[in-house]
Amino acid sequence: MLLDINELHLSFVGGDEPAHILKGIDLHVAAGELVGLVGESGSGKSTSVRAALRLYGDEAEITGSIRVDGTEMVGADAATCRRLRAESVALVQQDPRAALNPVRRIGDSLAERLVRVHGKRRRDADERILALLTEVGLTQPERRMRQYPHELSGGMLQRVVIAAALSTDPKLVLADEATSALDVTTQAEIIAIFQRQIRERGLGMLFITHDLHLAGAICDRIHVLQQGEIVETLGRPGLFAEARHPYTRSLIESAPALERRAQS
Ligand SMILES: Nc1ncnc2c1ncn2[C@@H]1O[C@H](COP(=O)(O)OP(=O)(O)OP(=O)(O)O)[C@@H](O)[C@H]1O
Repeated sequence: MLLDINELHLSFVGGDEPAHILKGIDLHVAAGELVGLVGESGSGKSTSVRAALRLYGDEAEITGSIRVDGTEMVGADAATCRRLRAESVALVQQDPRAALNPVRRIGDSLAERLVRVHGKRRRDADERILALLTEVGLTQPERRMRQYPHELSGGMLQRVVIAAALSTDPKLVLADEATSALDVTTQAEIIAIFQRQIRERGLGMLFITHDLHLAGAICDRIHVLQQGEIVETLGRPGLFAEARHPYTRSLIESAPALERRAQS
């Protein structure tokens, strides 16, 4: 199992009163699986992902178990968490500009991690990045490597970030609203890239989104998160037909009218 979360509780303890945000989450992603985590804004989706990678310090109290590629993260030392983040997992978030250094050329930013963390020679790192920029559908990849982030559109930059995420051959990708800011065509292309990696390399993916219908179209299984609790898990076949929880039903019915008309 690539991601194995059991009975995860998380409270933020920085304020006057502790804020109990995650209330006993169970979540599993195996190799070759595309698993959705769906909920409204504030339900705790990003907190779950950040907790899984142990990106919180003293501000959060965590209990339960989070195993990433077989290694327990709760209680692990900083070096173990860093190693797992570098070797096994990639996180792709919504805003690609936040993930890239604005004053460095794209090629330099992407090569740096391969050279520094993964010990690749610069020439090999450049070759790998060039191949990946082509694979994620960027035209003129050599030129892109020489450009700065502000010279590319949001959709192009998200492709760059995905190339960066795949460059280290992660086993698990945590995609946190990774396609939410993109137009529908770019979103479909990027999802197709993820699906190919899942099929061909056995990548496991947790796909976090507020869009239940998008998750329903692509995921093998969907966990529905409401106020820090997984209230329902939907699996194929019959995905939405099996939804029983009122919160899930309200998410299904809250699809824009146009979208529902197109489906009927
Ligand atoms: N560092 C923090 N300290 C205190 N509370 C926090 C912290 N980070 C998040 N929260 C709270 O945790 C709750 C869940 O937030 P989270 O960002 O995980 O939601 P989300 O489902 O990802 O929503 P969105 O899609 O809007 O990002 C919110 O009430 C938020 O205010």
